[in-house]
Amino acid sequence: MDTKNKVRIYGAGGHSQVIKNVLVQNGYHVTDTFDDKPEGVHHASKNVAIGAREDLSKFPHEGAPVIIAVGINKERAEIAEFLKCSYEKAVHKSAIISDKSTIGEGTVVFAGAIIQPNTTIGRHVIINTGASVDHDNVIDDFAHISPKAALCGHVEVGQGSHIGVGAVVIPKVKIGKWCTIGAGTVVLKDVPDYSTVVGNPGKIIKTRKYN
Ligand SMILES: CC(=O)SCCNC(=O)CCNC(=O)[C@H](O)C(C)(C)COP(=O)(O)OP(=O)(O)OC[C@H]1O[C@@H](n2cnc3c(N)ncnc32)[C@H](O)[C@@H]1OP(=O)(O)O
Repeated sequence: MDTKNKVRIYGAGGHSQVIKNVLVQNGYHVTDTFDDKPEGVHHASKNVAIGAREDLSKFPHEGAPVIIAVGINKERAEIAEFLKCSYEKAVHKSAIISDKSTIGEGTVVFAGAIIQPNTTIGRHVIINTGASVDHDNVIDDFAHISPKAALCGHVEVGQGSHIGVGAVVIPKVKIGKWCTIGAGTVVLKDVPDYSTVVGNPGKIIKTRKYN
């Protein structure tokens, strides 16, 4: 099958609509949309097919590459674990990405985002609208940098961590894996794995573990 400029989307909520918009503007044809709960998805999603969770063997793993369009980091990671597909990236035309930086498969970069040089972005990451990821950052798989968040130079964000809308992370700070940084938080020091941090200056309010 000729899969050139064809892509499939796994997830049919609001986040999926943004990804679809980027893909269509970039000249892709979205051939299929899947969702594990196809009833009650976003009103703009049409002809949504059942995802792979119910019966993995029936899912068409082969074919056009997929983007996992699910905003919850933990769910995106679970889906990537059981799908055996190839993956596409979606980068909005207005995003500015240094040619000295790299972006992993399945990652999406939305309108107005900026990624400066020597930064490594992992797989299935979301760099959301207007996020600013500066030089020498390392953003691990399944992370989400929310709209207007600003990561200064040499920041590290661990696997599955969510940086909330408008959060600020000062230079050289390391945020562990599966952390949540609240909206508008100012992170001044390293954050241990599984922490939730809020406020200015950012303080840990809870620690949780995903199993
Ligand atoms: C396109 C898009 O939509 S992308 C989506 C981007 N989404 C976001 O950025 C959402 C970010 N989420 C938040 O900021 C949330 O408030 C969270 C995740 C931090 C809430 O975490 P929870 O563990 O549920 O905390 P909870 O709501 O119980 O609040 C605990 C305390 O922290 C405070 N708090 C919660 N969030 C914040 C915040 N962002 N800044 C300051 N304080 C906060 C609460 O007021 C509460 O204080 P209290 O104990 O004095 O009453």
